[in-house]
Amino acid sequence: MVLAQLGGSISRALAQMSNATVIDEKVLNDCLNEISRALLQADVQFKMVRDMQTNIKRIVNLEALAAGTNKRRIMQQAVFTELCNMLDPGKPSFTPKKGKPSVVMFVGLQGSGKTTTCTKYAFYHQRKGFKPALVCADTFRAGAFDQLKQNATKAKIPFYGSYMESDPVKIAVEGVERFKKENCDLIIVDTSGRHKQEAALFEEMRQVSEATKPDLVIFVMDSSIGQAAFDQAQAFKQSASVGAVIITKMDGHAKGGGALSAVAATKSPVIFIGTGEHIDEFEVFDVKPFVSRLLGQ
Ligand SMILES: Nc1nc2c(ncn2[C@@H]2O[C@H](COP(=O)(O)OP(=O)(O)OP(=O)(O)O)[C@@H](O)[C@H]2O)c(=O)[nH]1
Repeated sequence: MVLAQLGGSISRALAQMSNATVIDEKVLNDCLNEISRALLQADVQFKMVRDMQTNIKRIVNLEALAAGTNKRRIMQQAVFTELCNMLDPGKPSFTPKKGKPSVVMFVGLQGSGKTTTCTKYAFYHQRKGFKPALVCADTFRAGAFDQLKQNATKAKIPFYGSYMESDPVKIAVEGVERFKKENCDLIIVDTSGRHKQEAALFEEMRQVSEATKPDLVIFVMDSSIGQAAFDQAQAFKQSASVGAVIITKMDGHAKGGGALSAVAATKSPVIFIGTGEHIDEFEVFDVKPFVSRLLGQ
């Protein structure tokens, strides 16, 4: 699994510390340095790693601990808490309610897995009893509508798009209006991607968002983008009010630390992860169980 290597390195650093006969400041620092190195290697942003180091030091603060307290446990707990804090922005994202129409807009770079993820998200909610619908407002990539249509048909989810219309705002508005009339309670708008962050993309996103007034904007990010994650996520956050993140391709070889950075950059929680190309390869993301698994606890 992605991040498994990171988890392994952190666990090893903690185990090494436990093997030491006396846990003094040096042993603790060695352990912290080892953990920091592992995080940096996993593409977590430098500043986040430095902040984490400072926080753990404060929590563990050797001098302040009464004699006899289990330093190993305190250290373990501090690492766990800090990793959870990194992944938890402290506020939950908007969650759609059955029977009440919600509009959710997906944004992200080309190839991040946006279109695939829209269908996965729709399918997940359909199985929970929602009545979802998909709108293809991606007029940039030839074949985007066909892809969405194919995915939606397979999952028996209503869809809207056009081969002729080139204005994404017009399609988005028409699609949302139509599905509201049809009493769909989860209207998902797929927007265009671009190869890189560029002004045209952000302007288009802003216009689609202004016209459809989404209840939630989800930023879709490929887990393999590494250190670029923080800046990319921040750029999207600044142009569209991103409220949640979905990390895709967690089944691949990516180091995955970008996920941690994306949360920090958008101050929004990761709500799902994509774990394969199939429609049901999609998992709800829960911080604590994830970090526990990561640390092999
Ligand atoms: N292994 C794996 N592949 C994925 C996952 N999510 C998406 N993909 C694949 O990634 C590729 C790109 O996905 P798309 O959904 O076409 O990407 P997109 O971001 O919509 O691209 P644009 O519409 O051009 O912006 C496809 O081959 C998907 O099957 C995932 O979680 N795991």
